[in-house]
Amino acid sequence: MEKQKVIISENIHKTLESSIDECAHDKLFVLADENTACMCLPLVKGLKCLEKAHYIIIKPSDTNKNLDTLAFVWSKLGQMGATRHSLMINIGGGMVTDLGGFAASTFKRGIAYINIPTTLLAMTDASVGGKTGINFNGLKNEIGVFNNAQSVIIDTVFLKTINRENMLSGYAEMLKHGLIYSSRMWAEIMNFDIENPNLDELRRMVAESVAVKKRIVEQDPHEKGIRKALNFGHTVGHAFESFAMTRQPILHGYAVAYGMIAELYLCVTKAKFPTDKMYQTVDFIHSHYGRMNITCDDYQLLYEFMTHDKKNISDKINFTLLGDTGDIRINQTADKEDILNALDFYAF
Ligand SMILES: O=C(O)C(=O)C[C@@H](O)[C@H](O)[C@H](O)COP(=O)(O)O
Repeated sequence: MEKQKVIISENIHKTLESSIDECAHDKLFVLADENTACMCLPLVKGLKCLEKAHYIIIKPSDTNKNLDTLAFVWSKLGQMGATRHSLMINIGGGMVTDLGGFAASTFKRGIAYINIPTTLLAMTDASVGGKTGINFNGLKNEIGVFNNAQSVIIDTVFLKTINRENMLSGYAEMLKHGLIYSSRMWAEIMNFDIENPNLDELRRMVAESVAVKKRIVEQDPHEKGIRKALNFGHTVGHAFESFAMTRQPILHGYAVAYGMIAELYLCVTKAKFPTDKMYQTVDFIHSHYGRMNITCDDYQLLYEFMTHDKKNISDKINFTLLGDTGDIRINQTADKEDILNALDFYAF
């Protein structure tokens, strides 16, 4: 895959105009969900380059990141005359950039697309790195392809449109980047007041977080090795998220935050991660994200979800663990007993 162009923009109008200009196309499509259509599209309204755009609006939330919504987008593209030379702009959170990226990557075997992430999660994680896809059979991102957006335009002006929960959801992925990158970055993230954020400061931290992700993706775009570091917290996190979808869905970043609690326990017990840093991180997560209650009766289903993790090889459940902040250990396996102990640590 080619290197991805990620632009940290201070003028969304100008950046979008030039990004569209750089990408020759016949027809232009804009994909948004119902929330972004009313909260974010007004911020790009009136742009000359969007005058002739065709809009496709889908239902919001990860529960709609599914085959039905994907089929709806493919149908709309077909009905509105998209060709292989068309361009799609995905404007929204991770659900829109994941599903939109997949729709574009597969329609007529692939049309170009640009991501404009509007949530903190999409800015720091989902929109960057070319992972596209949908949930299937109750499993997270079960179907998808790696295919980079032509460009990703990150403008923190959109953060004014999101609520506390979505801000925290994205911040969990930034905390993950801190944990896998360095003690300094981890400490900065732990000490920043994300509940009353200074937006200039946050903008700088977003750029740093994106740089951490981008560097790793460029080394290993198809997740054969070091990219698995970006999946820290996700073996258990995705199991929590799939589990929650059967009851009361939770935001992706909350699931990752809870997953990091269980996986930090494995880091301590299997990779000698410092216990004090684990407890500091766990306290941070509890104080901002609360808890998702699970009991021992739920462990078997959670374990079954983990058996579907995309990092697994043969029958072993694969984790990315840390020996310390920034000390990444990929392809670590844990047996069922270790995993149940980690769930116990999370639950009590
Ligand atoms: O970009 C990656 O690689 C990641 O693993 C980043 C994750 O934070 C992200 O949630 C990703 O979409 C999860 O991918 P999956 O392959 O575990 O479904």
